[in-house]
Amino acid sequence: MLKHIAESAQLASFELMQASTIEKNNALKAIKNHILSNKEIILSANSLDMNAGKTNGLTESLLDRLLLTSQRLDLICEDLETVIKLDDPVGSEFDGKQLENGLFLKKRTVPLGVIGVIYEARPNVTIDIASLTLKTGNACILRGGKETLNSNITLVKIIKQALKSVGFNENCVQLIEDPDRNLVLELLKMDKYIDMIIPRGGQKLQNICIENSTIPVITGGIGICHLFVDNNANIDKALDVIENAKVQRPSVCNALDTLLIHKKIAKDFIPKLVARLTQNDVFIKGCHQSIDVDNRIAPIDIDGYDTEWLSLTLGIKVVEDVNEAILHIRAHSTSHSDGILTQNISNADLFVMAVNSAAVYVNASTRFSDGSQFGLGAEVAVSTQKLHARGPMGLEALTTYKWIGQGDNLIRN
Ligand SMILES: NC(=O)C1=CN([C@@H]2O[C@H](COP(=O)(O)OP(=O)(O)OC[C@H]3O[C@@H](n4cnc5c(N)ncnc54)[C@H](OP(=O)(O)O)[C@@H]3O)[C@@H](O)[C@H]2O)C=CC1
Ligand SMILES: N[C@@H](CCC(=O)OP(=O)(O)O)C(=O)O
Repeated sequence: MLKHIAESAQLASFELMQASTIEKNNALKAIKNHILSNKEIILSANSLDMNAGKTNGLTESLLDRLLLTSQRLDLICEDLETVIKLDDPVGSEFDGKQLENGLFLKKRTVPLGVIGVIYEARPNVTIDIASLTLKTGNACILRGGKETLNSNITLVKIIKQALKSVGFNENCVQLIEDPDRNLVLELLKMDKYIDMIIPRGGQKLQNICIENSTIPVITGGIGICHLFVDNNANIDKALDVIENAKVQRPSVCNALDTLLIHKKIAKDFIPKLVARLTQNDVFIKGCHQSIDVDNRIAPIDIDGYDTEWLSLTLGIKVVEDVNEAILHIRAHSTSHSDGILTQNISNADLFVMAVNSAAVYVNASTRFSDGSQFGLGAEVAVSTQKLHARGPMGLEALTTYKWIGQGDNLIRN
């Protein structure tokens, strides 16, 4: 079954790599229209997943990730429209040069081929991945979280109908419908057909992919995200940023996990922080220095600074200065998103240079690490590794290039 999916995806990718931008945009428009005209069918499939999720005791934040509404489908279609409007990176040529031996050399941006993505139980991600891979001329094999199977089956069926309606090969987008995790292991060995694997998910998933994949892996890993409040930060504005980073959507990978506070402002800042965050039901755990300032803070465990909370819990720590903040982040960050809140330009510059995460922020929320927010239309994942893509992966991250050498029946001496 899986071999058939992979083989047919590769065949579809050979067709898709020859599609023009206009043809690919037409396919995306068809998907958008099919989603809008099949809203009820999609929502009723989603309600099956939601009901099963509630029966199986999924947390509120997991249910929120799973939920589709008419409004969320409209937002998904807005993202599709953005992807349609973005420039197609495929086919652009660069670095052209005439060599002394007469060969004219250039590079051309091309699709990767077939991209396999293993991802969490969020049905909007199914559309994000399908739209970005199609626009870049790649076929995709999707393996979403088991809790969202009904939604994904329906969405992929609708995508296939849309593709067929514009004469595209429906195997450009395929879903692994069997939730058996052994199939993930099998998928990781299909290097004959699949060019890139992107695991979006927790550490166990990442480890399984790194240890078992014979296909190049781009990690969309966990986000233990930090903010450091410097001694000369604008306190009121810093509180706004911290509240946004922690509270707006606590279950996502780019939400704030650990707040580092300069010791010079700890006494004044911490009570304000606790007042602001407890209004939002945030549970704060901290080091003994922070508890000495405000006894509403609970003690943090030894592994607290290595925890991605994915909830309304926040770890805090008082640090000497920006240098200790950088050292703490180096020791505990997962290279996702980290930031500094400061009005001191040299500290901001130092932080940006020394913190080696995919996205580093100055006076901004870590929540911006998102393809849509970055103007990429959507993201296939937020890469937490260094090669070849970093941070929210949009269209360019799904391409590679080939050298094209042109001569006049030229031979090498
Ligand atoms: N950087 C990024 O792009 C993103 C990172 N994340 C991170 O993901 C985590 C939360 O997502 P969550 O849904 O809990 O992630 P999980 O890792 O639990 O699940 C993600 C996907 O991986 C599969 N999976 C998990 N373990 C295995 C295994 N042992 N063998 C085969 N397949 C497996 C799941 O399948 P199954 O259905 O069987 O559970 C699911 O499809 C957070 O840490 C978050 O930061 C989330 C989204 C984006
Ligand atoms: N795109 C996201 C961030 C990545 C993501 O999907 O995270 P998650 O909710 O952990 O699956 C957002 O900020 O909306």
